[in-house]
Amino acid sequence: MKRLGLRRLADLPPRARQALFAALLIVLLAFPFLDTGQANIDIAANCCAYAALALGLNIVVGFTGLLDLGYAAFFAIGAYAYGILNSYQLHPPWSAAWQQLAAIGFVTKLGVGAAATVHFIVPFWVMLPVSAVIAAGFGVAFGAPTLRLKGDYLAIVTLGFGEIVPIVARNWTWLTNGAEGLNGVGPPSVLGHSFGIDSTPYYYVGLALVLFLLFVSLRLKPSRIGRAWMAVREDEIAASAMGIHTTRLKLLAFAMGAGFAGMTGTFYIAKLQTATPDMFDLPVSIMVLVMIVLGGLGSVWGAIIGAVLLQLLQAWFLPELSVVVQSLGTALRSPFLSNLQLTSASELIFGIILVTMMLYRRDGLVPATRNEVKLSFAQQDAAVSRGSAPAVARLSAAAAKAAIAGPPAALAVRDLTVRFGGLVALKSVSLDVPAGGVVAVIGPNGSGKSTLFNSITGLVTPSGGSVEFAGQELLGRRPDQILRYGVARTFQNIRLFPNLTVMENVLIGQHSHLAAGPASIVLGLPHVRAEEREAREFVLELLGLFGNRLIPRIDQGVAQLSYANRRRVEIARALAARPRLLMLDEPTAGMNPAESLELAEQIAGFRKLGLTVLLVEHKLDVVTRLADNVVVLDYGEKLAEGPADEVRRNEAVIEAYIGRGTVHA
Ligand SMILES: Nc1ncnc2c1ncn2[C@@H]1O[C@H](COP(=O)(O)OP(=O)(O)OP(=O)(O)O)[C@@H](O)[C@H]1O
Repeated sequence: MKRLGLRRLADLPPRARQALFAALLIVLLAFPFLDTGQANIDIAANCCAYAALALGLNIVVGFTGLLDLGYAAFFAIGAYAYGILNSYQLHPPWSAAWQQLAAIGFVTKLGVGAAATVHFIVPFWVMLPVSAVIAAGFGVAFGAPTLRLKGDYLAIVTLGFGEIVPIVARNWTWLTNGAEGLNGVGPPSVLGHSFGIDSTPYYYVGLALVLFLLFVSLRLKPSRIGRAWMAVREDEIAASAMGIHTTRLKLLAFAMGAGFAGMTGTFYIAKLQTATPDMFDLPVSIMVLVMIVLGGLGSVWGAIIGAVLLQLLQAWFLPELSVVVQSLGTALRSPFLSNLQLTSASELIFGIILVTMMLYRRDGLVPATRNEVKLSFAQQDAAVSRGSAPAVARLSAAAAKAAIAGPPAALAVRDLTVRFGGLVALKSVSLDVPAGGVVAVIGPNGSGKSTLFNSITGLVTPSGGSVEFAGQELLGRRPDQILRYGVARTFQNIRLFPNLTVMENVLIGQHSHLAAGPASIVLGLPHVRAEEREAREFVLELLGLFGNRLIPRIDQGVAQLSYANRRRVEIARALAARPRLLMLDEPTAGMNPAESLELAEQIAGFRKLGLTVLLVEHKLDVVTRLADNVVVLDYGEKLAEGPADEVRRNEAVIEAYIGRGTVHA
């Protein structure tokens, strides 16, 4: 395969991609008729099962960045849910109470008289969605207390869960028949025709399952929910500051991933007609993880390709290769080679694949993130232009509407105190930002400016004081709630979502204004499409505020932008939340004097939008140009307050700056 071959496939124009997909589908549908034998059809059905599992894990690990090492536990839950409810495992005594379930074909009566027992035969087609719901329920129950953990800690807890479920299955013999496994799991049937042990119908069910899960993944990925998942993966703090309820979104991802695995478990067990605990041990979780790493974390097509390749490797290539190596060993009279079973070394081979991918192709075979968009010479050389009327119109209309609807967008900070252990970062700081006003906070490094911002936006919990905005107390609220009250911010160190494009970053700013839920997104309801279209139009308008600086780069990953452009994107992302109070933490840091002036002009323009602005800024010329009032912090205390010119001449301020800090005048 050429290095970028699969990548190019993903970049084909939509019509060509559709044609290719249709051709592939025809080949897949015709596959059982190619007469390759039952064994190969069975391998193809297993490829479908693993592709379905990989699609589910891709939502959890690839989209949302939650390292789940126990994914097979949900596969097991779905499998046993069907296995127990469609086998001879449970056989309670028959009574009249079972009559109703018998009438709808969920149970039958075995035996007669007092010895009669219940035989569960809940149909496969009923259990497919039910298993998804059961596994998703376990996902939520397990995720709710644990998803507060991050990275390695979450990996360890999920690893534990993945170990516990097969152990429970092994020891709860009454329910699962332990290590011997469930017996007589019923095959699915259609119109009275049982699938029996013929691989072909299972292959078609597996293919339909993959197509369904593929459809769900492809619908969700570019939606409000998919973007929110990716925002959580990229930077959880920035995601919550942009209005995303991170715990809820993580739980949704976990539940959805678990649901995919639950459905697949039911399919897999119906095909095998038995379930033993060792089918769900740790190596299965690791194998599915390797599949999505191989395909490309976060890449929907990558998950399928990775799953198919690894499954083919394990079920077809390694056994074939073992035969070749063994006959070579016999010819060479090498006992080692003639007894070599490469299939038993599959975990070693997975490890080698993982290491190789990390060394040479970290993004996987089908990378999820986009390549750098090449700008034309004309675009690169274009003179800088400014301004955009539509965004101004839309933002000012939003601000005017909010102003009529509620109390004025004034911020009142009172006696705010923040302690980090023994260090008092803010000491009883009070300040006011009147509605529609611009107030700047200045002060030497370490004086508490960012801590003030973090306290107002819910990222730091103060030990005392109050922060009231538009009549609402903000202290004690989560960052996403504070954004919904109309407070959006940027960060001193720029917290964009680095692997997402300019468009995606700014769209995430609109998260709280979009309403689409997972079901309506998957169904592609008209209001969801209209909302998405409008959101994209608004992004274009917002980027227009910065003239032609960002518009040509709209599909570029933000990591590839210049520092100044990244700052602009972050401001556009904050504006996308249609805030009433905009908080800018050193917006011109890293910009040259001309760029700083350009941005200062643009921020001054935000006043016309009816926005209240609170900014931290080191450059005093920018502060003088913008701020009505300046608050000076030093060692966490308010040192001075007043108009910029007055503050500039204040002895104590000069002492604080010249004595220890830096002034870029
Ligand atoms: N999470 C934290 N844990 C412990 N100490 C902290 C934390 N965040 C900030 N501090 C300390 O609080 C003080 C104020 O820091 P802060 O970042 O608010 O200052 P600043 O005025 O924004 O400075 P700079 O301009 O350098 O960003 C500093 O002494 C800093 O080391």
